[in-house]
Amino acid sequence: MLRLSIVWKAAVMTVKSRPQIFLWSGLFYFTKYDIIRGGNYMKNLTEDQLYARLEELTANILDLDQEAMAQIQVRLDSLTKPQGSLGQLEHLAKQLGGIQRTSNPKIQKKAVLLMAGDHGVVEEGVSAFPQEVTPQMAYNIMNGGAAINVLARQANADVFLTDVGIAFPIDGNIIHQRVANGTQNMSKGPAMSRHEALQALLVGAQVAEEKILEGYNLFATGELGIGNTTPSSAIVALFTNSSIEDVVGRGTGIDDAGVIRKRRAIEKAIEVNQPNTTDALDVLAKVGGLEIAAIAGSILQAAANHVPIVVDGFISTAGALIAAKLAPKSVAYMIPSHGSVEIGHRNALAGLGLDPVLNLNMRLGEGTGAALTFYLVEAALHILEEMATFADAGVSEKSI
Ligand SMILES: O=C(O)c1ccc[n+]([C@@H]2O[C@H](COP(=O)([O-])O)[C@@H](O)[C@H]2O)c1
Ligand SMILES: Cc1cc2nc[nH]c2cc1C
Repeated sequence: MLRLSIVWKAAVMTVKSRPQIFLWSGLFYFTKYDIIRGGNYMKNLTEDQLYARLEELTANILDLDQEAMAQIQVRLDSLTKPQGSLGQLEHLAKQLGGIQRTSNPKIQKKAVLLMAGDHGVVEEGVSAFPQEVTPQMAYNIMNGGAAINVLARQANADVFLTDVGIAFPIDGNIIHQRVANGTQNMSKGPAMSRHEALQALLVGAQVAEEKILEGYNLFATGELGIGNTTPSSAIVALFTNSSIEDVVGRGTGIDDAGVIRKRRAIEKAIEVNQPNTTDALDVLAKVGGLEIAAIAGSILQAAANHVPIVVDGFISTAGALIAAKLAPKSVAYMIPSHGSVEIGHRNALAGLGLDPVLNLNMRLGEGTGAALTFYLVEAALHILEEMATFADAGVSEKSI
């Protein structure tokens, strides 16, 4: 109401002398209103157009450049160290070269793409925290006070928070791309429609594409969403053929009774929805989440644009499993950050065939492990560029 009356007063003042200003301010008001209420980049596209976009995205993902990787291997083996002794740093240097298709990979700007969404399944008592923590933490992130802000600042990276489906009104320095006001309770029916799942996935892709156009060429996935370890566990169980017990953990800290409720909620969701595991979008829509969809989309977009993406903890890895099902080649563009304490993460990573870079007993999400991994990715490139060779330094090579 307040906003309407301000627009009205501005209109009265300007409509006579400058009618075009009135027109533009009205347009601005209604566009913004619409965005806050649930507008997103994809909302005017038909389902066929959304599928066409997804198909184009996945078709553009190539295998890594083997020639560039072979050249980097030669360079690594010429540096003053026993061959292979820098272990995973050497692997990262090669991966970066293969992704960027050059023997001289470089990082320009780093971004954490943090996707936020809510989950109807919280009404089953699956989280230790109330749902309003999602918007509260979103404001904390916008104010720079969350763990991810601290770790991103330290790594000289920017954080971009996107509302893909928070269930509360929200304003401020957040990318407004809401597809729905949270998901439905998946233990009673599908979490989302297929249309919503596609929209959310492509919102994630679009955010990544915009950041690539702004010059970012190293991404971290991040997420925020009370209840989101529940859909993540369902996705991991379905795609890795794991038992529910093996993939349901304590999330934000539920007790034993909570773990039992969480397992039951997932069992019911699978019973009620019968997700088709040969169809990643079906699994995503029925037992997934809006931010999980957006993470999958941002991974696919990064891969299509030859940009490496560090995959954060348990929820991000569930998103990565969706991306991998849609485009198996995208896995080569993923850098797994850390092993999360969340019990299902081990199986989730194994499902992708990935080994985490770090092990720090973390289980926060937000992109925190991924931001820490930025240092190591950059360290790998410094090694490649700055170390002396045996010949340069006059060091004798291996003799036997
Ligand atoms: O990233 C992880 O490995 C991770 C593990 C457990 C919890 N989280 C975070 O905690 C929230 C989900 O936990 P829960 O218990 O509400 O499902 C969500 O905001 C995630 O960012 C994140
Ligand atoms: C406080 C808090 C911060 C978080 N950050 C990501 N998930 C979270 C969950 C809670 C509860």
